[in-house]
Formats: sequence, structure tokens, C-alpha cells
Amino acid sequence: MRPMLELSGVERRRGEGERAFTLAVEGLSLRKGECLAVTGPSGSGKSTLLDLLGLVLRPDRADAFRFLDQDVAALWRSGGDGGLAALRSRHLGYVLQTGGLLPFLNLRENVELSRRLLGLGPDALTGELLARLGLTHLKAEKPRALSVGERQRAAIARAFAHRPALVLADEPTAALDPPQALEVCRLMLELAAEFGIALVVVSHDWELVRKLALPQARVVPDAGSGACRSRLEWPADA
Ligand SMILES: Nc1ncnc2c1ncn2[C@@H]1O[C@H](COP(=O)(O)OP(=O)(O)OP(=O)(O)O)[C@@H](O)[C@H]1O
Repeated sequence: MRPMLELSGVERRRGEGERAFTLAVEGLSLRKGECLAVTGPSGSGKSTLLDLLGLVLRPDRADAFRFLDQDVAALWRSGGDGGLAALRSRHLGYVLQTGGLLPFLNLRENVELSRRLLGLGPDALTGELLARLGLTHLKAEKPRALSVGERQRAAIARAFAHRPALVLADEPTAALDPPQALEVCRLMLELAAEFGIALVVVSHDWELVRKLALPQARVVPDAGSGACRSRLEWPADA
């Protein structure tokens, strides 16, 4: 099976002058339903990597960047933001650190939001996600009436509800205690496997990644270049 996401020779610089920072991704590929944890020290470039994968940050260089048979590098070069926006909204889902639910929508409306924005009709998956994530009894509640863990589970349901090809999760369990973090991550992995959705999870929490036995890549400062350049590394023991 051909990878649905494939990057090689991708670089992106952030900032100027002495503070300039560059992330280099020599190679990264993900197949349908595959999961990857990305770890690395603070400031090493993990969010920069997610922004590149989320098609919101234009690479400065990309020998190849393909997502779902679309040539993302060419779309960026041609300024084809329409194509990129369509890929983003239809085929990507996001789980943010703090849930990011809209306070004026109830939980079910929040979960259905991406589907509604895409003009997609109701899908039995919404109810199933709510049930699997233990949220059915809370579906009429506004986010302020939910615990942090419940909000985070709702954010996961929202990211999966429109059946994207790839979910990007940036420290999705940072606000949770360790047992909750483990449970929420396990649920996310189960859903990804069941629905064939690929998942990239950025986490500071090496212990969590180890417990979940997730394939792992690390963003590490490049030894030869001080702290101003990082690269994505594939540890042999991961
Ligand atoms: N918009 C920006 N403009 C300039 N420099 C930036 C910008 N965003 C990030 N950087 C710099 O890029 C580097 C990588 O930042 P990034 O946020 O990707 O790291 P991170 O690994 O996600 O960090 P953390 O774990 O602390 O969230 C840092 O040196 C940061 O200061």
C-alpha cells in the first residue's frame, strides 16, 4: 500500500537573524491508519512539524510532499490555497492541548461542527464516538459544564467525526493526570485503528509513549549546528 502521507527533503525556517530556527525532515511517511508519536525537548520544533503536516506552514524546501495523492509541494509553489484549504478541512482533524471547544455550542454540536462546516449530513459515527468516549449522557451540555477530561474526550470526538484521513494531536493529554492521559490516548488509538485514520501525536510525555508502545520519531537539535537547527530522527529502539 502506498503511503498516504510522504515527505522527503523538507525544510522550514522560522524567525530571522540570530534567532532563526530551521526544522529539517529528511523523510517521513505514514500509511492509512498508522500512528506515530513525536517527542522532543521544548523548542525543538514539534509544533513546527505539526504545522507543516497540517498544511498551514509553507515549506521553504520540499523534494517531495504528498498527501492523499496530492502534490502538496506543488500546491504551495503555485499559491493554490484553495486546494490546500480543501485538503485541510476535509481530510485533517485536530486535537488541541486545551480542547478548543466553542463555548456557545453544546457538546454534540461541537462534535458535529467539522461535518456541518463541510456540508456533510448526519452520520451514525457521531453517536458512536460519543458512546465510545463515554460522553452520550453529556451531549446537551455546554463545555463549561464539563470536566477537563470530558472536554478533551469531546475534542477527540470532534477531530474524528468527519472521518478525516489524518488526525494531528498537539499534546492532547497535557491537561490530564497520568491515568486519564493513558486512557484518553488509548481511546484515540483504538478509534484511529478502527476507522483507518492515521494519527500523529506530539507529546512531551516519553513515559506515556512508551506505555502505549507507539512508533516514535524524535525532533532533536542537530549536533553540528547548535540549537538553531533540528531534524526528525527515527530512533532504532522506538
Ligand atoms: N512564529 C514564529 N516565529 C519565529 N520563530 C518561531 C515561531 N514559532 C516558533 N518559533 C521558534 O521555532 C523553534 C521551534 O518552535 P516549536 O514551537 O516548533 O517547538 P516545540 O518543540 O513545539 O516547543 P514546545 O514543546 O515548547 O511547544 C523555537 O526556537 C521557537 O522559538
